[in-house]
Amino acid sequence: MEVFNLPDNVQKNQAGHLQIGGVDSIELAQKYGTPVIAYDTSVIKQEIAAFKKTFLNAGIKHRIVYASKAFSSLAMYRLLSEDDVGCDVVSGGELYAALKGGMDPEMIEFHGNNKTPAELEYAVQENIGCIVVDNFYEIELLDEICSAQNKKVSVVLRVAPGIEAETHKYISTGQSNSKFGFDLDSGQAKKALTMLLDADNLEVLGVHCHIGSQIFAVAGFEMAAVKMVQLLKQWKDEFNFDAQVLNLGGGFGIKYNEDDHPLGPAQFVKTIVQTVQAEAQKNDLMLPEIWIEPGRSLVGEAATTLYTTGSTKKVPGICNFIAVDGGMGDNIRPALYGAKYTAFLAAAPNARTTQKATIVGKYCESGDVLVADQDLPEVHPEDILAIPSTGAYGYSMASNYNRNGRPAVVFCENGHSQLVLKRETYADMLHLEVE
Ligand SMILES: Cc1ncc(COP(=O)(O)O)c(C=O)c1O
Ligand SMILES: N[C@@H](CCCC[NH3+])C(=O)O
Repeated sequence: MEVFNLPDNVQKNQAGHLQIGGVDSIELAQKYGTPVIAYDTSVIKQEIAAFKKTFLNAGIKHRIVYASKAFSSLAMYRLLSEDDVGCDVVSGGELYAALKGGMDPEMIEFHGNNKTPAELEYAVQENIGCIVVDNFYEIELLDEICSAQNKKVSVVLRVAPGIEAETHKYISTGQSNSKFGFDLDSGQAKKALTMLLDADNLEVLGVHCHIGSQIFAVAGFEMAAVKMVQLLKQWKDEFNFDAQVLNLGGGFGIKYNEDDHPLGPAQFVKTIVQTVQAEAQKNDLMLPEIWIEPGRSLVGEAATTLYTTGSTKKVPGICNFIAVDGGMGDNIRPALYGAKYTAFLAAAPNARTTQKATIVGKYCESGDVLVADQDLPEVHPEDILAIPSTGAYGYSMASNYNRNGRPAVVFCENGHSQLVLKRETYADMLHLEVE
């Protein structure tokens, strides 16, 4: 069989080991234990810089709003703040973490299809930048909360633009039957705008749409941009409404394995910007500030998860299982979406492959498969196995299933590593028990 075909961003050191942010992966595994999710933070910074450069080259006022749900940690919020990147939150918990991480409240927007009264009260109390209103119930509730706190808040109106993104149906959000936002085609969005314009305590900053996640084609973003600018033109004519912000969401696809060929985040933004500029000019509309909400594309490719291998099971003529010390508790994506990853030996990323094997976790579920049927070299117990592109929606969707603790997370850059999230201990998992 062939020498293993490594993903492009995999770097090796002189010892031939995988290195992450200039740190030897075998040393990381020894120092922090496994499973460990190791981020090369320079990759996150490069992605941010690429987005910014595209906007700056076009001379467009913009804001990058990181979607916290992809990976939320205090260290991540600190990194974002240093780079003038804002964040979105979708729960009181994410808001609490963002504030604790030092995020400027003004740079925070609050999303969600069912924000609770307590969450809205908290957001208003903390004077966050804006609330992305999602439904009629929320408009009334928010107006009452603002009135009770004697405050005015900025809101952005989330529109479901009626666009089907080419992605897994669980993560497609722009279509008319989505649970998110006000449907455009049936007139709900217009009704929401009239309610917002009438509300005493709400200031409408602009409009928002998000068509889905892990999207490779630019066509959906182009369609969304055209539809949204045309909508703003209608609302300018009908209500003399001037949007200051047009938020076109996130969803830019990344590379998980050799079959994925994403365009690169900057290319998506270039298309979005050019489409908005052209459509605004055509409609003689003042150009709003453009906001984007990348989650996965900022952090996904930046991290690699390191596991230690344990038992193996060979069923002659059927399959070879190699089990690792993590699994669906630190990466639910293969089980939930059929997401495909690639694994390789951290000590010998290019080792000649000799077998087809399925990497499984240690959870009590047959669906606990991390990588199915991949060419691999001989693997022995206690080897360190690396799975790249695990920086988004891995830790943030992690669980304590079977009372396995969540993994440690480290940030690596320029040959240094730093623990940012401790490994969850047995005692941590009993933290909420009432004894
Ligand atoms: C409203 C909103 N914005 C941004 C994102 C981030 O998406 P992604 O991680 O695909 O960039 C999501 C998730 O799909 C979302 O629901
Ligand atoms: N959790 C999803 C993405 C969710 C998108 C949120 N709207 C994933 O892992 O791909």
